[in-house]
Amino acid sequence: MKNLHVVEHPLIKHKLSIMRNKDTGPKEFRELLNEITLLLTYEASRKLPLNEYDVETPIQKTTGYAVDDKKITIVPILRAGLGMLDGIMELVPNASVGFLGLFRDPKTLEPVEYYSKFPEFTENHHIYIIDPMLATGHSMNAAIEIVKKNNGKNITVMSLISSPEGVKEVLDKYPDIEIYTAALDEKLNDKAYIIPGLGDAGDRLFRTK
Ligand SMILES: O=P(O)(O)OC[C@H]1O[C@H](OP(=O)(O)OP(=O)(O)O)[C@H](O)[C@@H]1O
Ligand SMILES: O=c1cc[nH]c(=O)[nH]1
Ligand SMILES: [Mg+2]
Repeated sequence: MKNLHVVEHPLIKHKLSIMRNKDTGPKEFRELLNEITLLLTYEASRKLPLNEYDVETPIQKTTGYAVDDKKITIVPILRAGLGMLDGIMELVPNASVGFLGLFRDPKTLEPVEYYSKFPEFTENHHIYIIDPMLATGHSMNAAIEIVKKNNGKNITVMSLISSPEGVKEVLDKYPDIEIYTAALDEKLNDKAYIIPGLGDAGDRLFRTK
C-alpha cells in the first residue's frame, strides 16, 4: 500500500518481540519502545527539508546541512503516545509538542477526547502524530481531524504496531498521509485488539492493569 512504510529491520523485530512477551515488565517495555521509536524516527524523517549553510572544516570551507527542527511538532496521543515522545525528541530536540488526550470507549470503540493543547501550527510545519497502537484507526483519524482543524498540515503518523484494518481506515480517509510503523500485524480480534499485538500499550507502559 502506497504511503504505508513498514520499517523492516532485525533490531526492530528483535526488540518488538521482547515487547510482545506478556512477561516483559514496564521498565523494559518503556526502554524498548524508546529504542524502536529512535529507529522509526530515522526512517520517518527522511523527507524533511534541509537548509544549506557554510561550514569551515580544519581543511577548507564546505556546505553544511541543517534540519530546522523548530518547524517540527510532535503530537503524542495520550496516554500511550507518551511512550514514544522521548525517542523522537532525542533526534529532533527543538521540536514543539502538542498533546491530545483520547481514550477508546470500550463499548462503542469510538475515541473520546478529554484534553488538547497545541502550539500554533505555522506554515511549512511538519507534524508527527505518535501512538504505539493503530487498531481500528478511529483514534488516529480523530487525531488527524483535530490537528487539521487546528491548521496542522504535512502530517506523518508513527506507530509501533498497526492492523491492516486501521491502516486502511486512515489511508482511505487521508490518502496523502504517510504511516511509518514497526509492524503490520494480522488483524483485530472481536474486542478490536490487535493480534498478535502486545495487549494494551497504555496499561503496559504505566502499569494500570
Ligand atoms: O485504533 P483504535 O481502535 O482507535 O485504538 C488505538 C488506541 O487505543 C489505545 O488507547 P487507549 O484508548 O487504550 O488509551 P490509553 O492510551 O490511555 O491507554 C491506543 O494507544 C490508541 O490510542
Ligand atoms: O491492541 C490494542 C488495541 C488498542 N489499544 C491497545 O493498546 N492495544
Ligand atoms: Mg490503553
